[in-house]
Order: sequence, then C-alpha cells, then structure tokens
Amino acid sequence: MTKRFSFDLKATDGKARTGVINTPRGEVRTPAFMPVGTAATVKAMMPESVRATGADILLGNTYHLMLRPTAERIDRLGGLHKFMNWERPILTDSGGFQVMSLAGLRKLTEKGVTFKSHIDGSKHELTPERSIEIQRLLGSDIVMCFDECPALPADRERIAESMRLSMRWAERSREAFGDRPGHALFGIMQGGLEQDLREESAEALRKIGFEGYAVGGLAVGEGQEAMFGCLDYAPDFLPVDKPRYLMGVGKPDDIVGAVARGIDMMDCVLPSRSGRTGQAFTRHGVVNIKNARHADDPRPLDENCSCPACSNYSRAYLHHVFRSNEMISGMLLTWHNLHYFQEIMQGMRDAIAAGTFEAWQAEFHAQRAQGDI
Ligand SMILES: CCNc1nc2cc3[nH]c(NC)nc3cc2c(=O)[nH]1
Repeated sequence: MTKRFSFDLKATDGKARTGVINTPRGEVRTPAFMPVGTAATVKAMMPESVRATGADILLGNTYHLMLRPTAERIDRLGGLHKFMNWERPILTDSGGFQVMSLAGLRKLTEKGVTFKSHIDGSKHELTPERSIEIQRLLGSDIVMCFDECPALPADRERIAESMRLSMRWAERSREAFGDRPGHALFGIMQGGLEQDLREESAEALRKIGFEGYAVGGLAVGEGQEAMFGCLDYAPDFLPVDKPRYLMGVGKPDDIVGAVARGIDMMDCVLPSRSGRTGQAFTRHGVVNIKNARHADDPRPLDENCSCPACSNYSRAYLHHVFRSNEMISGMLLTWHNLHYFQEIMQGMRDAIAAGTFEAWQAEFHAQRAQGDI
C-alpha cells in the first residue's frame, strides 16, 4: 500500500460539499452512500451488481464477522476484499453499536464490552484494541474507532459520561491503529442532542487527530427534526478538510437533508433491507409492491429508472415474485433501491458542483409530493 489516503474537496454550495476520497483501492466520490455488506455480502446482490448501482465503497460489520467466520479466518484467506470479491474500498464499523443492539448478556466497563454471541451464546470481548485489530485483520481501508452510542432517551449526565468514555476509547483506538499508510482511522463524535457536549467531543477528537470524522449517536430514534437540529451545528465543529460520516442514515429525504448540512458519507441498511420486504423507493415516493393494486399493472416500478428491475419487469411481475416468495424478488428490488439511492447521490454531486443544489433539492421534494404512485 504505497499510495496515501486523502480527501479532495472539489466544490461547495451553501453547506453542501462534493469531493473525492483517494484510497489505494480506488476513489470514493462524495457525497457517498455506502451499501451495508453485513456478513461479507450485500444481501441479495453480487458484488459486480453493487458496483453497477454506482457504489464506490461498501460497509462491513465487525460484530458479525468477528463471530462468523472470525477475523482470523478472513485474514488467513487473504482479507475481506478477496474473501467477498470486492476490490474497491471497504469501511468497517467497530462493533460496539451492534453489540448493544444484537448481543446478549453485555457487560460494559472502562476496558470495553464483554458479551454473548447471538449466534451460539459463546462469550466474547470487544475493546478499542481488539476492535482495531479485528478491522486490521479484515484489511479494512477505513477503520472506525471503538465507541459507545448511548440508547436514547438518556439524561444529559448519562450522555456526557458516555461521550467522555468514547473519547478515552478514541485515544486508545488511535494508539492501537499505529501507522498504516493508505489506511484511515475515523473518530466518532458523540454528545447526543447537547450542543456543548457535541463541541467538547469534536474538540477531543481534533486534539487526537483523525483522517475522517463520524457524527455518531444519531438515527437512534430521535426523529428527523431533532437529527437535523443537531446537524445544523455538529458538522461545523469538525475539520473542514476531512470527510464527515453520518452513521446509519437513512431515508432519501434524511440523506438529502444531511448533505445540505455538510455531511459527506452515509450508510444505511434501509435500501437493501426494505428491498427484501417489497418496499421500493422511487422518485415519487415509496411503493409497497406486495399491495394487491399492482397485480395487473404492466408499468415498470419507475419509468424514469434505468435499473434492471425497471428496464425489464412490470410491477405485476414484481408483485408476483414477492407474493410467491421467489428469490429474484429481493434481488430485483434491492438492486432498484440501491440504484435509486446512488442516483440521488450522483444528482447531489452534480448539483453541488454546478452550484444548483438549492434547485435540485426543490425538484427532489416536488417530485415526492405527488399522490398515489
Ligand atoms: C462504528 C460503530 N459505532 C457507531 N455506530 C453507529 C451506528 C449507527 N446506526 C444508527 N442508526 C441506524 N445510528 C448509529 C450510531 C452509531 C454510533 O454512534 N457509533
């Protein structure tokens, strides 16, 4: 890995930014949406199909991969890129968030978290040091600090305590990461919806110094208004010349609103997970393809979409394969949703570069106002 990791800011329009993250495994155009490849696969998608949707980077989950097949086995087999046949950049999360939402019998101390696997009940421990080691074994291009994301609602004292623990863990994560040219370690800002705690967290992270910064602790049930309220100030506490990554977001209008507030990268299971349940995101709104009204509809899902589902199949067909639980159902709708999410990202990148982001946003919202689709 001789080439460096760097971020080139190309243009801004208001608080929105567009640029390129340069990595030895390829470029990531920002604003970027990262499909989630939880257990070394973006469910229902071949890697080449994920690329065909326009994705430059995907996300892998430390929690899942450490349990099965284990990071050591993936390392022995040549790393996650080779293992899952995705040679472009991969960002891995650090596992803490999923331990709290998936694992059993969790015990959190200053050292880290011990827990029981949701798969076979075996006991495991995650610390900043172990999380960074797992992500190194996976061969991740962008590594995330090990942090704690407090469940909301939580009182201010709990939020402050949790944030300060995460800042101590950020220090240990940086220490454990060492010197890995071409690879990046991202810090994660915490602080709930408290502006002063968010600023304290950002200052702590800047002092340590990271190649990128995530805004954590959001999209955990606070709702879009509160999330946007926090995003109206939180990104401004972060270095302007480094990528800003909002974790776990989101619906199309969440994504647009986050980019308008200065966010450069996002990830969310929504397009893939909902694609498997028959929920299609289109420029005119959401279509539940299992609804009986589609049974005889010869039209495509979205006549303006160029994805395989919209180019070659009718709503009636999609309705049929979902109703009969055929594997192709999840494949086609996941592909469509990921294609549509990447189309939104490309539209924003072009609009910000052209200085027309305001108009693009107006059109984006106007299209969605239409009635039944
Ligand atoms: C990298 C692991 N750490 C970490 N992951 C997160 C994942 C999230 N996913 C969502 N909504 C779906 N909010 C999140 C917050 C965090 C967060 O604060 N920290």
